[in-house]
Amino acid sequence: MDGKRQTSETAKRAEELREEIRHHEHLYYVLDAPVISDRDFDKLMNELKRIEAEHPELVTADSPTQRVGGKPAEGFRKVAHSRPMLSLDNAYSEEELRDWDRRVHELAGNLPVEYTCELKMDGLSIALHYEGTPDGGARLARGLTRGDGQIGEDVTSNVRTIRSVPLSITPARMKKAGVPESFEVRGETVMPEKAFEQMNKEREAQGLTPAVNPRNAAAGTLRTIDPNIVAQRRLDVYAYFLLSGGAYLEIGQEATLDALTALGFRVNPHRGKVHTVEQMMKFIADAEKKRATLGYDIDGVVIKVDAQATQNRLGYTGKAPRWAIAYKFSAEQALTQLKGILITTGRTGKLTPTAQLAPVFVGGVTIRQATLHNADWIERMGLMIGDWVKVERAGDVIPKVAAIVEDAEHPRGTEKFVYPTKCPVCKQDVVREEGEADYRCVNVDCPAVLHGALEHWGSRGVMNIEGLGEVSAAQLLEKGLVRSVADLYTLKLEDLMSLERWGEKSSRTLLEEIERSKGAGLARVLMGLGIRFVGERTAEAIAQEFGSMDDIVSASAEELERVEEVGPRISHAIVDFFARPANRELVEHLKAVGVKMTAEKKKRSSELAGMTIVLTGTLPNLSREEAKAMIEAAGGKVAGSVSKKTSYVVAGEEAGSKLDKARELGVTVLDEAGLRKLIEERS
Ligand SMILES: NC(=O)c1ccc[n+]([C@@H]2O[C@H](COP(=O)([O-])OP(=O)(O)OC[C@H]3O[C@@H](n4cnc5c(N)ncnc54)[C@H](O)[C@@H]3O)[C@@H](O)[C@H]2O)c1
Ligand SMILES: [Zn+2]
Repeated sequence: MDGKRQTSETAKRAEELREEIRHHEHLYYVLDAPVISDRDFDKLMNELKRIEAEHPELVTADSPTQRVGGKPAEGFRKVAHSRPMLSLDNAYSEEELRDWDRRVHELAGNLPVEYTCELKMDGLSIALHYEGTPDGGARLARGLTRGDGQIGEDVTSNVRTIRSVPLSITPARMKKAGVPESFEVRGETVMPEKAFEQMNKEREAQGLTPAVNPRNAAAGTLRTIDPNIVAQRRLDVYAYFLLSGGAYLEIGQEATLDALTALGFRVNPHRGKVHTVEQMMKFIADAEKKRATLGYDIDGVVIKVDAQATQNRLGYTGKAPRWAIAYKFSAEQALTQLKGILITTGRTGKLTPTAQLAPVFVGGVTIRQATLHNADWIERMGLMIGDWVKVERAGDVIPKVAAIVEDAEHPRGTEKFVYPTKCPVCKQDVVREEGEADYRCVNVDCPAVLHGALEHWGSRGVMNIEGLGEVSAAQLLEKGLVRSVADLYTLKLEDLMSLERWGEKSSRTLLEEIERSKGAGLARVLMGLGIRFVGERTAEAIAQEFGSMDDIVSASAEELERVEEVGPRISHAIVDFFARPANRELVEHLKAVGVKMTAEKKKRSSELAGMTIVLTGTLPNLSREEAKAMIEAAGGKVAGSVSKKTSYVVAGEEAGSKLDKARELGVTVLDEAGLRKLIEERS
């Protein structure tokens, strides 16, 4: 009994970790706005990996340990990759490298083991597809982001503005490199430091919050809708892989880098061939020395087994090749003095302390501010203004205060810091609940909270309202046009046109976008409310279980926990949220303005269990993804090709060869209505 209980608690912890990781992945990969450092993120991931290693039965197919994070963002065409774009396993120490090297040798058997060392550029990966031209050259046909690793976003028009990406390649270069007429280059998109500083200067001048680091800035830029903006940002691409027809060229890593150079791509000149871990460590130490002067961010060194045959033998784990590893640099530290603590209010009302520091040079940049953990940490450590602190940058550009230092040359500060009892923005009393590390502003009318709430509501992956962002949210609040997200739905054209720089066209578009968002669905609304720990998957699971907002609002913690994804921490966050009258009012208000608050309940039985369904053509109402989700929710499987085992083919307009095949094999063909009926009839 006890053992069972423990397992179920472990299972809940695993699910909580998954939800938290997904939440951060969403912030990081989709919204380009991480709120925790990479180190802290990796810690969560490692805890989950550990649990899953000890309890293999708890591994789920969609666990973040099994696939690369980040759904392709809305607004771009989604295109499947020729082969998955993977992540890399990490090593943080020489010992971990030794373990890896040992495993490589074991698995390689009698095949050669040589390694190529490259810098790990801190950007985002990109796939560039080239197609042969009649004269024997090639031209850039498509550029895709990694997306979720399987499906990327088509960002071709943006990629075309990047100067280090050749738009066409001459026959002479093709010949020299010895590549097939159609090929694919994979590499890293980075924003050079200079471009990053320039961009942040401009953002600050416009009253926008600066981007946290070049990686995020590059990711955001690559997914900007306007290629002109991308062109101004001066991104760069460094190439490191070469494929054709979804397979790596059979030439090994070193020869790949040479071929890429011959083709005219930018290839990072800092690379080396090594055989031993000692040599790897030497390369790593050299890279760390160069780090500050490169002009772009690197966060480690990538070591790859060179020979193609050996790579093939080693193969892949869930989401990374076994033949490569990313050695991540350890934190860079410096000592400086704490001058003060600035308190700001975030979207959730959380008061965040930021250390104001005497300027200090860490890892190539001068920092004046650093993250402080929370009120609890400040109290526990007895932090004083004037203290000497160790600041570090670990795997990202957000520096943090890691420790207080005290010795003969660095005496403790003397000025006690008193945490404010009022919100710095709305001046209302703040609260700190039992066992909480932070203070919060719980005033629902607090402008800081409202600003964050509006921005969150409009963001991709939530209500997806193009045009409702940081700036427009601030404008709407300043003018007093909205006092909650529900007020968005009663905005009038004149209201928007009264805002600075808003013309009739953009105002109309925003109104249409707002109107359209009414139908986003219960799960999106639930996410949009910004309840702590309620990310995309949890919101979807709850929406499907309860079917309506009213039932969720009145659900008890136990009822909520019946949803597989929901543990006590999540259920209490939800119950607490709806216990506040202001939040229930907001829900009523949203309902009154016509925001859809219902969802189709999950069918309990598995109507389509054991069935395999193939989709082809364009259905009248359902997108491919929606149809797939519907079939899977009913327990069916969706397959890519028709065989004798196919139960049904669902065909829409412009169905192709799959339909012919179905007829040939005598498989029953349904249309969209037929599919819906099939699911209903059987439930
Ligand atoms: N802070 C957060 O909230 C948050 C959220 C999600 C992920 N992350 C961070 O993102 C990282 C996970 O991202 P990831 O999957 O991109 O893994 P990764 O960054 O650890 O390594 C894989 C990537 O390295 C890149 N790369 C750079 N140089 C390369 C080279 N020479 N050869 C091959 N690849 C090269 C490629 O883009 C590849 O996809 C983790 O370090 C994690 O901490 C942080
Ligand atoms: Zn406030």
